[in-house]
This record gives sequence, C-alpha cells and structure tokens, in this order.
Amino acid sequence: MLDVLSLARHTRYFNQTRSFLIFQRIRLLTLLLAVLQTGWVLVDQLLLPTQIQAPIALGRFVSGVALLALLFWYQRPYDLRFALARLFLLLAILSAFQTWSNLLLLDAGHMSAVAGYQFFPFMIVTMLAIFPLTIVEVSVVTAVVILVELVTQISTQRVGMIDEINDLWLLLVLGVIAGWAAVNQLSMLLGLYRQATRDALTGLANRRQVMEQLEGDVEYARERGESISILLFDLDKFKGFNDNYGHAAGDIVLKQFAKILRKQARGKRDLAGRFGGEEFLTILPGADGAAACIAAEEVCNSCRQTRVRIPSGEVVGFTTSIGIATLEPGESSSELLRRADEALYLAKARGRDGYRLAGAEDVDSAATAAKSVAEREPALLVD
Ligand SMILES: Nc1nc2c(ncn2[C@@H]2O[C@H](COP(=O)(O)OP(=O)(O)OP(=O)(O)O)[C@@H](O)[C@H]2O)c(=O)[nH]1
Repeated sequence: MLDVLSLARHTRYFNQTRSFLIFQRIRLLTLLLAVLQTGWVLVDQLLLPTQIQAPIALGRFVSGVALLALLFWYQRPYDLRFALARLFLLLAILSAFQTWSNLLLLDAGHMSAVAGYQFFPFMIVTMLAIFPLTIVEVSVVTAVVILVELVTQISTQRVGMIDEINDLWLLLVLGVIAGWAAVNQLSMLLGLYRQATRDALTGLANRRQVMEQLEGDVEYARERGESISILLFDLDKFKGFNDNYGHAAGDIVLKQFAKILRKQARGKRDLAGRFGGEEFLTILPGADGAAACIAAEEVCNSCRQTRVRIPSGEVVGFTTSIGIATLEPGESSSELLRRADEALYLAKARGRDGYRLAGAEDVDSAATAAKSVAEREPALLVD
C-alpha cells in the first residue's frame, strides 16, 4: 500500500522508468487528441448553431496547437517532475477548452447536450486510467477536474441543480474507478520492474540495471561536469569458503554483504548492485575520489565487524577488496569500469581486505597500509 501511496518509497531509477512511460503515453494521447480536436470542427458544423461555430473552432485550433506543442516537447523524458508537468499541462489544455466551449454553448442556449461536449470532463478523468500514478497523484488530478467542473457550474449559475449534482457525483465515481486502474498499473509496473531489475538472492539491483544506470549516470555527470565514482567489490577467498562450508553458507554471506552495501548506499542517488557471482558494484553520483574512499573504508570496516551464523552453526566473518574509480573528463562508463577492475586487481594483489583508488599510485586503505600482507588475518574467519 505504501508503495503506491506516494513516490516516497520509489527509487530514482524506478522514477525514471515511470517518467518515460508517462512521457510515451502523453505523446500518443496528444497526437490522438490533436487530430480529434481539430477534426471535430466538421462535426460541429452539423450540430452547433452558426454563431458559435467560429469561436469554438478557434478554441479547437488553439488547444490543438497546444497539444501539438506538448507532443513535440522532448525535454527530459526521464525526469519525473517533467512527466507530471506534462500530465498537468495536458489536463489544463483539455480543461481550458472544456470551460471555454461550455460557456459558449450555454450562451447559445444549449444545456451541454451536444455530442462530444457533454462527456468532455468525464473523458478527462477517465484518461487517468492509462497512466501509472500514485494514490496521491490520482487524488490531486481528480480533485482538480471536479473543481474545474464546479467552478464552471458556479460561473453559469447552475450549481446545485440535480443534473449538475449528478455530473459531479459521476465525475467522482469515474475518478475513483480510473484512479484505481491507474494505481493498479503503477503496482504492476513496480512489481515487473522489481522482478526485472533485482537480483533474486540479495535483492540488490542486478547486473543489467547496474550497467544501464552506470551508462545513464556517467552521461549525466559528464554533461553537468559533476563527479561520479564507482566501487567494485569482490569478496575475498570466496571460492575457498564455498568449498569449506558449502554454497548455502556462501549465500548467507552474500546476503549479509548486500545488507552492508544497501545501508552504505543510502543516498537517493546511490545505487548498489550485484555485478555477478561475488562481485558487487556501487555507483556514487556526485562523489569524488576522497568521498568514494571514505565509503569504501566504511564498507571494509562493516565487513570486518560483521559475523554471520552459517547452517553448520559456526559463526564466520568475511572481508572484501574494493577497486575505486572516479570519472575522468571524456571517459566512458566502460573505461571507468575497466579502471575500477584494475584497481580491484591491485587491491587483491596488495593482500585483500582493503581498497585501491584507480590512478592514485600510493593511496591504499588505512587497513592495507597499516598491516603488511604477512600480518593480515585470513579473509574468511571462523570464530
Ligand atoms: N554461494 C555462492 N557462491 C557463489 C555465487 N556466485 C559465485 N559464487 C562463487 O564465488 C566464487 C568466486 O571465487 P573466485 O572469483 O575464483 O575467487 P576467490 O576465491 O573469491 O578469490 P579472490 O577473489 O582472489 O579473493 C566461486 O567459487 C563461485 O562458485 C553464489 O550465488 N552463491
């Protein structure tokens, strides 16, 4: 329920997916409505009194042009604020035309029983059903449509009449039904999104999502000249651990490690994912090398302090090695990843349980620097 109530629990990555879906649907809808809005002028010629044909045709033309402008507004299709602004503009254009045409029709003595006009507000509210929206969003949109209808009724002094009360009631009922469909869509989208993007064992982002996001985040950081760093993790001596204690014990360690990463990548902009096997990746948008090293140190410390009970009843510890890379000017996501991989290799070569920042020749983690390889504890401990 909380998942569909508002976007508070949605990740930045899910918001991007939802925004693009809203963007696509609005484009399809604006195209259809722009054609219908202008094409309906021919129907108006048959049904409307001559004196209001011209002003209504003008209203249709203006709203048709506004819909086309919305159709060709390509800017930031993955930004949720833009997606919701688009939805709001679509409703505003349609509501403005509805109010304009209603006033003209009433002036001409029609009590809105003209084909294509009577159902206009109902069409607007029913349209909600094709968008994946939260309960809060649906409620706001329905309330706005009802408010517009109410204001129109007040301004034409029809408020309180039985037909008008019926209209408001019907709008509310349709709002609830369409809203329910919209929330259902959101819930399905969320479910499918989670299935497609999460790693089944750890619940972190899977490799596909990590790669997609890395590409997007690197491009975004490059465009804005922002820093971005990645941390590539590999659990130490994990093969030996699996061989000694079994795959099920290994899975428990992987889950525990995922918990540590999830806790560490708390910021809305960070993403922690399982890159494959016992390799994990964290994307830290906005973080420079120093901030990434602090994050790496935190993870190393958490691993050292963590103990897990495995099915045999034994309590074990584990460590990780980390390769860090910070985006350099003009670099691509695959180059960034390659440098993190090289840094990881160096961290392993320096004795594991530590991190290495790509390009920083003499910078090692405090733990690595403090201890010689010979002094180091085994990577996987058993208490
Ligand atoms: N339990 C478990 N093990 C996995 C999973 N995926 C990969 N592994 C194991 O992870 C181990 C990877 O080991 P290696 O990459 O060879 O290296 P390592 O033993 O970790 O040694 P270093 O990386 O050099 O410290 C293999 O034994 C894989 O079977 C998984 O989902 N569950």
